Amino acid sequence: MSRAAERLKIVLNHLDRSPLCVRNSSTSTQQVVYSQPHALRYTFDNDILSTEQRLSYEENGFLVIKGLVSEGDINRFRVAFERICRGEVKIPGLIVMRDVSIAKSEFIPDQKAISKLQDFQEETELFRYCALPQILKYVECFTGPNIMAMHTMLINKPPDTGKMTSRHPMHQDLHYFPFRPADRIVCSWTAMEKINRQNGCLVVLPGSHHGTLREHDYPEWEGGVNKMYHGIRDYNTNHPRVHLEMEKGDTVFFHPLLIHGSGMNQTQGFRKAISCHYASADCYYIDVSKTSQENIALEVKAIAEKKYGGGFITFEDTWAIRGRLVQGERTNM
Ligand SMILES: CCCC(=O)SCCNC(=O)CCNC(=O)[C@H](O)C(C)(C)COP(=O)(O)OP(=O)(O)OC[C@H]1O[C@@H](n2cnc3c(N)ncnc32)[C@H](O)[C@@H]1OP(=O)(O)O
Ligand SMILES: Nc1ncnc2c1ncn2[C@@H]1O[C@H](COP(=O)(O)OP(=O)(O)OP(=O)(O)O)[C@@H](O)[C@H]1O
Ligand SMILES: O=C(O)CCC(=O)C(=O)O
Ligand SMILES: [Fe+2]
Ligand SMILES: [Mg+2]
Repeated sequence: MSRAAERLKIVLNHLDRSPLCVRNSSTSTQQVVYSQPHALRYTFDNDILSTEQRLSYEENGFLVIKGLVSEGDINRFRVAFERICRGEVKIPGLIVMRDVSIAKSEFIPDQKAISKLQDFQEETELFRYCALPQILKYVECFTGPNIMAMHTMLINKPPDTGKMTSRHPMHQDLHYFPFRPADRIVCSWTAMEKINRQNGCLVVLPGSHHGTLREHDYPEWEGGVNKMYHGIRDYNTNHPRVHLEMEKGDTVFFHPLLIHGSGMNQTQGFRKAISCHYASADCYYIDVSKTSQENIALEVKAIAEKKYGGGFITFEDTWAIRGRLVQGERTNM
């Protein structure tokens, strides 16, 4: 444990961390107010995370929980994915993405042609992932009790074709989100098989969530870059990196300002992970025009207009339509 973490632990042990019970005057029901000692801004104490786990997330911006999702559930997600790849089901709103290196070649209805599913909130079997009780129990530590599933993905990182397009550039997920506060947003990302450096594991810069949202744009990669895969133009390449090697079912929770990416898939297999970005339903939308997020907002809007037509869809709308309540009350989002 680092010096800073040791200091935080001492502070924490001197604070009263028991949940406060207060009377809500308008409804006269009892509400648990999650105690959040001043020293800890990223997590709530609801008796799920150990002190070490809380301090680790506060310090590093991510937390890996081993074996969180069962083999049985992952196999079911895989079956649902394969049905979609074979074109057997049509799911409203689902985006089926192909790797840029094969985007212009003939379509074969097979998982080999698909690099990612996005927005599976209407696919019952895959969306079960977002509501798994053991996932939500951890998510609540970061978002609080009212939880929205905002963004869903199943990433099927293909074997690299030699153009290095299977890489995901280093980025902060908050770049894509027009809602705040950042600390009440978290990603859960579950390995659907053994994921290591060979097949392109996640790479994170621990502690980078303490920084601010950086400017993102397409990296200047010779072999091309996938649509919307923006990267931070000049992140500090001397910052320590951690390669997150994970087993099937292991899950990482990470902060939306954590700088992360993933490497090339140097194997012949399709590296699979399923993920969901959650936000507190108490979050609020912000106007990203004239901010560093304007470039991605314009791209998303252009795709939405091509898909649905008209000029009436705002960046905020594209999120409000996709968001689903998975716990508590839909208070604001
Ligand atoms: C925390 C959040 C982090 C992130 O979300 S990071 C990544 C975000 N990614 C996304 O949001 C996925 C975006 N992808 C999409 O919307 C669609 O897959 C995309 C790119 C519009 C393609 O839509 P389709 O319906 O498949 O249309 P299509 O096959 O007719 O292609 C239309 C034009 O797009 C091109 N395209 C397809 N896949 C691509 C790719 N991977 N990279 C770059 N360009 C790609 C395709 O060549 C075609 O171009 P053109 O119009 O013929 O010049
Ligand atoms: N030339 C580059 N410019 C910008 N980002 C890069 C570059 N090369 C790799 N990255 C990014 O760094 C992250 C890690 O990639 P990669 O796994 O190749 O790293 P690595 O440290 O070289 O690991 P390995 O040695 O296992 O290949 C990914 O997000 C990747 O997109
Ligand atoms: O699974 C991966 O390679 C990382 C994907 C990712 O970070 C993202 O889509 O935001
Ligand atoms: Fe990401
Ligand atoms: Mg490398």
